[in-house]
Amino acid sequence: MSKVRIYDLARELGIQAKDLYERIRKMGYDVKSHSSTLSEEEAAAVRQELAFIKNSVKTEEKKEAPAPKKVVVRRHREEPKEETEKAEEATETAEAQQKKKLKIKLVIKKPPKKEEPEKEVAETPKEEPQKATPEEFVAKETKPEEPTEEISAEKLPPEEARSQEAKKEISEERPKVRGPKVVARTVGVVKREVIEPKKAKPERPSKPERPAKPKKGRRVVTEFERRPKKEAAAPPPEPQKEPEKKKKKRKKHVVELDEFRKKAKKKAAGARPKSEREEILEELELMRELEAPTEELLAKEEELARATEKEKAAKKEEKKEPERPPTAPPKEKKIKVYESIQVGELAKAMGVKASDIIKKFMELGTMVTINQSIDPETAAIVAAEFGYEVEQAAIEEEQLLEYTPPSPDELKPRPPVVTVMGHVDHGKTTLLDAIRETDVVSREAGGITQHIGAYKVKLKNGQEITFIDTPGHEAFTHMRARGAQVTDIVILVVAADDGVMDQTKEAIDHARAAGVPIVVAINKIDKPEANPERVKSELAELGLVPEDWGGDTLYAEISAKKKIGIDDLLELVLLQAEMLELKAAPDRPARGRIVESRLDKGRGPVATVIIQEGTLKEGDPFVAGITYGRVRAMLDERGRRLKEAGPASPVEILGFHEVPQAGDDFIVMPDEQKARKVAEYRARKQREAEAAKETKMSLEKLFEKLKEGEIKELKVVLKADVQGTLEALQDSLQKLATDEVRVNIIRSGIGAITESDIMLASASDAIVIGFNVRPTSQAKRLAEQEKVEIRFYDVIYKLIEDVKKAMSGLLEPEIEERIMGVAEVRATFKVPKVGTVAGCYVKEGKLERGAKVRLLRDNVVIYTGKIASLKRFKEDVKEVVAGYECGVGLENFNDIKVGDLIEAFELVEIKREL
Ligand SMILES: Nc1nc2c(ncn2[C@@H]2O[C@H](COP(=O)(O)OP(=O)(O)OP(=O)(O)O)[C@@H](O)[C@H]2O)c(=O)[nH]1
Repeated sequence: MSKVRIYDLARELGIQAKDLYERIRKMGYDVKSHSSTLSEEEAAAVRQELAFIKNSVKTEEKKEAPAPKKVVVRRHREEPKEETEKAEEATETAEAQQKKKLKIKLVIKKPPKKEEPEKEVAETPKEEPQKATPEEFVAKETKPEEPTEEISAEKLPPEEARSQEAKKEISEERPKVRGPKVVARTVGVVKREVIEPKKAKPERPSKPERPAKPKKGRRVVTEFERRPKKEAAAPPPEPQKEPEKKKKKRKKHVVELDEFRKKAKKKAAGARPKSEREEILEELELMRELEAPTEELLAKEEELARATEKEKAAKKEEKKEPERPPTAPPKEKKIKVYESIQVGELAKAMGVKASDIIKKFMELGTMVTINQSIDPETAAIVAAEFGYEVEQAAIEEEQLLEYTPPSPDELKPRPPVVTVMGHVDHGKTTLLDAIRETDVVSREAGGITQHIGAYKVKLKNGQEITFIDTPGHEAFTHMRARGAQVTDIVILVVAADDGVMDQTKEAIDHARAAGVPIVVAINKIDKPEANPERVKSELAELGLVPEDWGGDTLYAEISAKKKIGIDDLLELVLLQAEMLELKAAPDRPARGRIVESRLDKGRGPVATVIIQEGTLKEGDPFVAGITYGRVRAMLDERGRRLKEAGPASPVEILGFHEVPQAGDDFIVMPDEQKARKVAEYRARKQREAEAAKETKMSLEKLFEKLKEGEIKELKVVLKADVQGTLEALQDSLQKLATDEVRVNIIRSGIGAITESDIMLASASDAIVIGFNVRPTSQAKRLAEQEKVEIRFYDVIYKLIEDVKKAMSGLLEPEIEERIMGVAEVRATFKVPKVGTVAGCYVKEGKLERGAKVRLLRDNVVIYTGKIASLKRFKEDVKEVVAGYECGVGLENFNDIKVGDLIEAFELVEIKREL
């Protein structure tokens, strides 16, 4: 016969070997230590004993609760119902506590919560009597195949349950049949139930004690019910077979239950909370140990399988959590990209090698360099490969530029910036040369050595003037077309021997459109045929009245060639500048304008900048139009390297990424990266604007455009074939002027529409009107490029009409109210969820669904709103005309009364005639 070691058995039974050893020793077996062995038979007995103890523990635990015992007793004594119920509650609480503490489940089926006296006898699971200890069990039926129907244990009569004899029977039965103990108990219960009066309220069933459920249960119960009490109480034969020695041992062991319970509690307290699966598994193991019926074992196994699946699914879900990143990556895995990002920067942002990114690009079929800028969309694709998300950040140019105008304290006087303009060959270049020669610095330092588009001269009195040394019109108009305004003063050169010519007039137009004061230089006075007075009178006709004639235009008579009157001219310029009170803040980051630019073969993009504010220093990062850079080198007109340059200084700058355009702004930025962002932002905006292909101005959009700016002026460049027509047109257009809007003919002339006309129109947001004239091919191209509208006419009436219409658009439209129809309310109905509906008769005009209405009561307006619903014979209709009845619902208004008038009206915009 094989032997079983105690510690092996302890492991099998899930208890401490030491405890088991103690228990076995107390059972009377001759064991020395926990490594002693037992015969199979002895081991089986121990197993049974343990199972019994476990059951007993449960029972003992229940015993701890004071209520159960009393309850059962009282109830069987037919105590008042109220008390019984209270006790039941107490029992339930005690049970719950026990369950929590011990976690030992001795039975499989849970009892129904609600007690049903009749049913319980036959159907409820077996319940151990709340107060009964093993010793108290009463067994009056002994046959193993006898009733084992689950029956409420509470029904066990205490006096019988306490019978020691019954206990012996249970002990004897256990090894032989499935759940003999339960059988015994059940028998007792059944019997008791038969005896007890039916009206006795059954105890709420507590936890079923064990799974045993013999097949014939119900039928047998019935049989038992028929049996007399005496018979049922007869001692079963089998339990009697148990040896007396064993019985004694059991008694003894039951005494040890307290100790066991304490340990069990301790174990349960220290253990982690068991999962549902673990609990079921434990139950199942116990059932196996108790040799529960196969069908119940199978049921439990199924339950276990279900719990296992459930646990698996739950674990899967838990695992899914960290798998979310593809859709919602962690916050730190985001990269902000504004207009674009350089490959190198992207690599840095992701903490990867630039070469890895370049490789990735190659895989995606694109070749890039480390300094290449990529758009946010492309960056997003590549970043995703590295687990990063690109967040496209919108920047506002203003945000990055962060400009605050200087305070008056910061402002200091600055030199004027002057542009020389005039008709061809009237001596502009000669004058500029003459002025240059007046420069005291040049004389000392060897003169201006290079052309940089602008230069600064220092006069004998120490004052300075900056001249823009580029073809006047072009520089001036181009810059103005780009919204730039660098020039403070225009020197208009007019040859004394030639007088006012076309370009003289154009120059005046430009200067005026820009609001720049003009200082007239009557040149070539050295010439014998020079007639300055004639020039003055011609110019006076154009509005440039000399001071000595009572006007406010400063005139200088000079000879650029002979260098006569140059100083006087410059004095006048300074005088004019003084009147303008030109000031700038020198102590802040520089801002300026590009006046000239080119791509130098050896030095790359270079540009001449006129500093308008602040001081520019070498190394400063900057943005200029849609390009940017860092001041690599700064030169003056003499080719000297400068470390810094203040307001009104013209400087040639090296360090642009690309060639900027004349008229572009030049702004020093905190860092080059920000400068790049602004440049890229602007470039995108420019592309968008170009894509939109919107004309700068047109008659059609005049109204909209001017309404926004509240400008009540239509600027026109007017060109005609003959002087007579031109004058007639000028008169007609001028006459269109009203108090609210006027036509401003910024230029009028004879002949073809020229580039200069286009540039002026572009710079001034004007339209060009050609009467019987056409633009030159260059002008046409320029107009397309500059988005300037040119309108052609050959009938004066038509031209006037169109302009009139456009100007009408400039006026605020008048709003007029027109009555659409009137209806009389003849009945009212209250419609659930809709409100009051008026039964109306349309007296005049019509009512339209959605129309604006007024509700009049005795000619007083009660309500103004909208028709919410309009029906005829329950059908929704769009309109109802006079002579018909209809149902009208008003929007958010229900106080409609019979006799009210509903007046529908509409608001109409009336274009005003000039
Ligand atoms: N007698 C005389 N001739 C002058 C004077 N100023 C300029 N000239 C001559 O006039 C001619 C034209 O002079 P520029 O300075 O080239 O005139 P401009 O306005 O610059 O001409 P464009 O560049 O073609 O617009 C030259 O031959 C000059 O020598 C002057 O004060 N007196």
